[in-house]
Amino acid sequence: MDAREMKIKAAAAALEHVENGMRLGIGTGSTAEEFVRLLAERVADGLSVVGVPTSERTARLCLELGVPLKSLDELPELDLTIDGADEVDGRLRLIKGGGGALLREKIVAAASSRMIVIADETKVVETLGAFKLPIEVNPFGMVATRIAIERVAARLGLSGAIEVRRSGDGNYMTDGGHYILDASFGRIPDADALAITLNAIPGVVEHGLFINMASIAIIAGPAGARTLTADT
Ligand SMILES: O=C(CO)[C@H](O)[C@H](O)COP(=O)(O)O
Repeated sequence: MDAREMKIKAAAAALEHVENGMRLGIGTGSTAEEFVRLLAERVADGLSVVGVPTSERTARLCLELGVPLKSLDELPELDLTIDGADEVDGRLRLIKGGGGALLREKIVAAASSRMIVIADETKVVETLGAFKLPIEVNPFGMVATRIAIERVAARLGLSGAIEVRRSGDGNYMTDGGHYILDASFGRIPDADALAITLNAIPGVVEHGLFINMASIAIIAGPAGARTLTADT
């Protein structure tokens, strides 16, 4: 089974949690896009759902495939969000934001009664941090914000390059008009402490640590899909 087939398997298993009439948060990334494709087929067959997309990219795909959408302001309370992740640990803590949509993803997940993460086996880790942690920052004072992040990270025993994400000739810009700093910490032994600390830095708009947000994770591997629940 190749990587795409695993993503489709996880997406198909998540689709089984979708019921008629649901208000759905719809994630961003290649795995979430497989979910959108399968969801669109069910919508074409008569399933009635309304989606709130977590990015302009997801919104475009949904519109193209005929998945009905509303904004989060029109539908501020959602039944279920289905989204991918860059890393998942045994407590269902996540790193997200590899696709640059972490802020909207977190707002949408927080507005949902449940969040289901869909991923392939390569995303499951003992300790978060091998994937560079995306930190969305306001462009104003970005260098000062980066220095502040380095200082608080050092207090938690974390070091490593913190680089501005680039796109073409310039800095990558999120749908919200912010930049992303990617932090190569390698290992984040205390993700809960880092999450709280980052939130306290002026200039940090949001970070890619999703703590206590996922209800379950559906993880696809060569043998099929399994469901992870938090082990603590
Ligand atoms: O957080 C995300 C986007 O901001 C994605 O969910 C994450 O990057 C996983 O993407 P993919 O399914 O393509 O591996």
